[in-house]
Amino acid sequence: MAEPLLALSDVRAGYGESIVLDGVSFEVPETGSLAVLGRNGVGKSTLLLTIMGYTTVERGAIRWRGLDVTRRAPFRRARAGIGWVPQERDIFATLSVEENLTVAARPGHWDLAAVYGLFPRLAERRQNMGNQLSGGEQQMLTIARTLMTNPAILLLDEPLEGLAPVVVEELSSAIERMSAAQKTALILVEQHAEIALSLTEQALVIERGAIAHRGPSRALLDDSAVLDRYIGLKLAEA
Ligand SMILES: Nc1ncnc2c1ncn2[C@@H]1O[C@H](COP(=O)(O)OP(=O)(O)OP(=O)(O)O)[C@@H](O)[C@H]1O
Repeated sequence: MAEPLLALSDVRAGYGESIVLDGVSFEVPETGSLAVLGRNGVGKSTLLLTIMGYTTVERGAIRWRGLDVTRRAPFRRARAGIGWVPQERDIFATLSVEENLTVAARPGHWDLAAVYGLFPRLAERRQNMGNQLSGGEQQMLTIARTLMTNPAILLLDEPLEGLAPVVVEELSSAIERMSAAQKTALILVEQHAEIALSLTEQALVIERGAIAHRGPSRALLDDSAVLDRYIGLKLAEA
């Protein structure tokens, strides 16, 4: 069987003495997609920080393409192909959109033409400075900039948070088309559970630092009992 792209096994991790995640195991295959759901504060961002190497791992292992990277420095994980988009929209305010995109670019499928294809709005704004963009455009730019590094996996931490519905739709469609290109795997942490499930193949629900539920995203979309119990999401009657 092919080696998974990313594999966590029995990971116990947190911030120094304070343990946040415990017994977390899952795999993401090459070009696979995983939604990570759960209420506020259950450890979703900590999971992404752990994959990047910013937490203390007390037990368990993180493997990247079969290699143990549990103790590897964050910049080396990034260079190996793990692309992380944190919750804060961290763009270069005094560079243009195009300069933001090209400053860290590395060769691969996602070049300027390909990311402008995903985000036509960035193409329209290519000469604008970072600080002239709306919140939604800044979010698009942070994602596009990370894609330009051509990671093998993209970790998105609540990319839809605080955006207007029309922008949520635009960004969701870009994420969907990015996944459909089959070039980049995806871990999507989101409070918008229904959207996250519609954009991914597999899903995990985290509850107090442990995996409470896992399965195909499509099946979870139909499981109103689990969604209500762990996320407090009440589905509209079909
Ligand atoms: N730098 C830190 N040092 C110590 N504890 C932290 C740190 N960052 C987060 N925590 C704690 O870890 C726990 C999980 O937080 P985390 O941000 O991972 O949750 P989350 O599921 O992403 O929540 P949210 O949706 O609110 O972002 C919380 O109890 C939080 O207080």
